[in-house]
Amino acid sequence: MTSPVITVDSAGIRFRRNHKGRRSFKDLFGTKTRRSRPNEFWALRNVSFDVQPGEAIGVVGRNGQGKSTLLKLVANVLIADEGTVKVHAGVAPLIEITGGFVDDLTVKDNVYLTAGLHGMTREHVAEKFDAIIEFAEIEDFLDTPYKHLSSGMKVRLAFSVVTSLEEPVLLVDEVLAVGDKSFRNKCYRRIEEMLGEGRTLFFVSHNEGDLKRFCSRGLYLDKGTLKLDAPIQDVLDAYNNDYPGL
Ligand SMILES: Nc1ncnc2c1ncn2[C@@H]1O[C@H](COP(=O)(O)OP(=O)(O)OP(=O)(O)O)[C@@H](O)[C@H]1O
Repeated sequence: MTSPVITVDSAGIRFRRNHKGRRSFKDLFGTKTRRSRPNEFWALRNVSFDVQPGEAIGVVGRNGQGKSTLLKLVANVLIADEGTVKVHAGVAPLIEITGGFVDDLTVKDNVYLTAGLHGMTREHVAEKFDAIIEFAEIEDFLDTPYKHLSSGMKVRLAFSVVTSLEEPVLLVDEVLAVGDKSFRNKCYRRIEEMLGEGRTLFFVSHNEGDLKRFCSRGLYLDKGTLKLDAPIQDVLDAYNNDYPGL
């Protein structure tokens, strides 16, 4: 067996429910164990799993159960408060679509910026640039500030850029729900190509068909815990059994 590309060990992360909630002096100066934490809750806790290179993993669960939070831990956008998340390869994250791009920069500058942040040289981006824009079908908007794109165009651009990064791990959070049908089909084909190249996929979706199409393994998150780590069909059966009609 090869060594895992991702190792998550007893990971936990907590958030504050209410940003306005104030901490008392006792909260601020008490010892770590005594300190009370008003409004805090564990969005994920005691989550452990390994991922082998080339696995395609579907993350399943109701709204607000920690799916996006898990992807953000893998993307290193969030840091675990407890336990460890080790990722031994570069990650191309397609999460929080509108968050990754800079509103006031043009489409062209955003492509260079995002690809550059993932280690691509200007020459390399220049080589791929036309293909990125063509896939996104936004040839007429190269000099348009990102903020003036329609929401569908933003998703097309993000999908095209992120899937052009040469990172071994791809994280896809829900985005395919937004695109129109013909674009979705293009995205499906590209994801299949990437899986064919041996990349590792983390895929959050509420669409059973999409999950079964791409993923062999599922992680079922419920109330911030990993309720089941099993073949995707078993995970979907357990989820449907717990929440029939969802
Ligand atoms: N930055 C944050 N600050 C405070 N709470 C947060 C933050 N990010 C997420 N949460 C909370 O953590 C919990 C898990 O959220 P998360 O986005 O991971 O859920 P999800 O399973 O992806 O849901 P959905 O299916 O609706 O996308 C929710 O209660 C959410 O409100």
